[in-house]
Amino acid sequence: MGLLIKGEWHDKWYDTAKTGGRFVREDAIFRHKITGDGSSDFQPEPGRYHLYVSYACPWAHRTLIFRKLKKLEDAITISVVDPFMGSEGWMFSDGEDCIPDTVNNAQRLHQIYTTAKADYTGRVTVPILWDKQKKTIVNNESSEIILMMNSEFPFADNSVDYYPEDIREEIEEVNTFVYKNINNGVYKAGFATSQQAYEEAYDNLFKTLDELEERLGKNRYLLGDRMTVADWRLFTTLVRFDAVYVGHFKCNLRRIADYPNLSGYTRELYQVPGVAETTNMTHIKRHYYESHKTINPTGVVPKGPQLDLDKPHNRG
Ligand SMILES: N[C@@H](CCC(=O)N[C@@H](CS)C(=O)NCC(=O)O)C(=O)O
Repeated sequence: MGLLIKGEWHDKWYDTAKTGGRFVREDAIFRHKITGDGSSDFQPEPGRYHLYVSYACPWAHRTLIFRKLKKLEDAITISVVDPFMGSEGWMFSDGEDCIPDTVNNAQRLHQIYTTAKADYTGRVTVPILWDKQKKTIVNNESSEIILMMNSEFPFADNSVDYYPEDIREEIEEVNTFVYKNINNGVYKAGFATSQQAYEEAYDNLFKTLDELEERLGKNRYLLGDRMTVADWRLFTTLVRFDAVYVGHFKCNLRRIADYPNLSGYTRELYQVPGVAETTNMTHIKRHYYESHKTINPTGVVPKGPQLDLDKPHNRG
């Protein structure tokens, strides 16, 4: 794990000393937009774009799900990094279910960042949406990549709109609350290096899960009867929760399995055609338990828990 400083790789763990033991996530810096109406330099063309992902990463997982849901698999190619992130950061390999980089022929993910910007300073994260034509990074912020996939590709399957205009404000309200307390909340608990920072994150996380449990007792999805981006953004954290966050990140007040509505909801989303194929539990478990040596120095990966994501969800 490390970062680039003026294009040079430095092997460094997150610096939480300046922030009272709190993990603070940096903003992504490549924020170009692909637009279907021709208003940007990035046109939606089949075969032009490439996604760099990790199956382990909940943020990258969102983009894999949208690529499936919108039937963009032939139009947007992918590379999948090795689940183990060591001193050189994310790397390409020929390990099980990995897909090497045949677009830039890189060995390390940081090479993609320096190809786009030779003096790049910042973290080297997945997902990355790459433009093969301009040979640069379009965008490395998952929440924006999924919105582009939702609406900017005329040749996608646009039969379902996951970001309907009439409820965008409500969707964004839920997204902000879920991001802060759940998506990023598990990381704030797991990467905290002080008791207080951990407990704050833990309390907010379970308070929010309790609220969502109640909400999902009344509504099928977060925003009512329509499945939206908000559901998919929540799903990628929920599906990792019992296997990783309960143990590795010490989020152990309750498991998702202990919440009847949240667990049925997680199974329903998992069972949407194509989604199970984007969910790779081996990469997920191996990445967290093997890579975060400050949290799990032995690198031993737990065998369990037994998850039954194919069980009927009874959400209808
Ligand atoms: N804001 C980004 C966050 C992406 C992110 O943090 N990805 C993690 C993997 S789960 C990563 O690559 N971390 C490497 C690092 O921080 O060095 C997004 O949502 O796209």
